[in-house]
Amino acid sequence: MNSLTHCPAPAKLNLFLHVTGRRPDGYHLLQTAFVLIDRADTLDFTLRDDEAIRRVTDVPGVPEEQDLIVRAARLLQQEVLRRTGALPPGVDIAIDKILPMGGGLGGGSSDAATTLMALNRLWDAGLTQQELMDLGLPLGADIPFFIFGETAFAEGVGEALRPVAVPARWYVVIEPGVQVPTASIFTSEHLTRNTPPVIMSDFSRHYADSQDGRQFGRNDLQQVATRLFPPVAEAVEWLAAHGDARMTGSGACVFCAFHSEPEADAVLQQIPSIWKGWKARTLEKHPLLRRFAGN
Ligand SMILES: C[C@@](CO)(OP(=O)(O)O)[C@H](O)COP(=O)(O)OP(=O)(O)OC[C@H]1O[C@@H](n2ccc(N)nc2=O)[C@H](O)[C@@H]1O
Ligand SMILES: Nc1ncnc2c1ncn2[C@@H]1O[C@H](COP(=O)(O)OP(=O)(O)O)[C@@H](O)[C@H]1O
Repeated sequence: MNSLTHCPAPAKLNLFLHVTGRRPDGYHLLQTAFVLIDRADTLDFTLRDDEAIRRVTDVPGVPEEQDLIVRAARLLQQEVLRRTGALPPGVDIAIDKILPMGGGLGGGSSDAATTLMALNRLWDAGLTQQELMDLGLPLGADIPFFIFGETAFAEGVGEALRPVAVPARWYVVIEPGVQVPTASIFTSEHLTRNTPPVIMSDFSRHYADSQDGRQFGRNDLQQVATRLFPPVAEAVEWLAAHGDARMTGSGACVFCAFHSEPEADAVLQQIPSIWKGWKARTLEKHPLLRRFAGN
């Protein structure tokens, strides 16, 4: 095998996100629930004759050397060298990027996670799922979740993950047309950092009991993001007329859950043309994990 093509890197939504504290290194302690949705970037990996890791697609705004896919590939290449004493071959990585950057959909982290999973296979490197999650964490707090690959209740900085059941839904997502730098939200003096911790069973029970589309808890980052980025506030306000709308992650995207595709379509048709809007469905499992497991 010298290539792996059509590898999806799906987006995530944070169904709720509470900031419960701050670590001595400045990183924030969170509680959040991640779901994967069926809207994805797509990556192709082709082995090279030399040792170079190259991104062969231009990604506006992200220089090749800073791209998380290049950094993830190099990290795994060095890890394989450390373990085996032999450097695996280089790779050309092509990407069809459709997820907006700074959108709170975790696109960059998902691209990096897909890179780690695909190259672990292509290089026959044999790292376990947990080893890949640990390797990816320093590159981005969301990377372990994408490698975990199923709906999760997360704590710590997002790396302590437990599987959790949430009913499948259709989501309408609005891209408000701004990029929100994650650090600008976490460093704000207006951020609430002391939300009391919840227990996972409270979260699970909410989704077992409630049939009305209401979400659990809140997104503590939303108040700061809407203050700094008015288009996010406008999108939340518009979508809130159609259901329980909230921001995902540190923004900018805003979403709302629906029981059926026609309900989602009805809202999608009305989205003002200044914004990009789309629908997506819950993914129970990361499609690359399914593919590698042969189902
Ligand atoms: C907020 C979340 C929720 O899923 O997602 P996004 O909206 O960014 O997708 C994540 O925790 C984001 O993860 P990620 O986007 O990987 O953030 P990183 O690159 O690790 O961190 C960017 C910066 O945000 C701050 N940061 C990030 C995570 C965290 N728990 N506490 C922090 O204080 C730090 O200043 C860090 O330098
Ligand atoms: N492959 C990549 N895709 C997207 N962003 C990347 C990538 N590599 C590096 N980045 C950087 O990471 C930042 C956050 O991107 P992204 O993960 O898409 O947003 P978010 O964390 O809000 O979901 C981008 O603004 C960009 O500078």
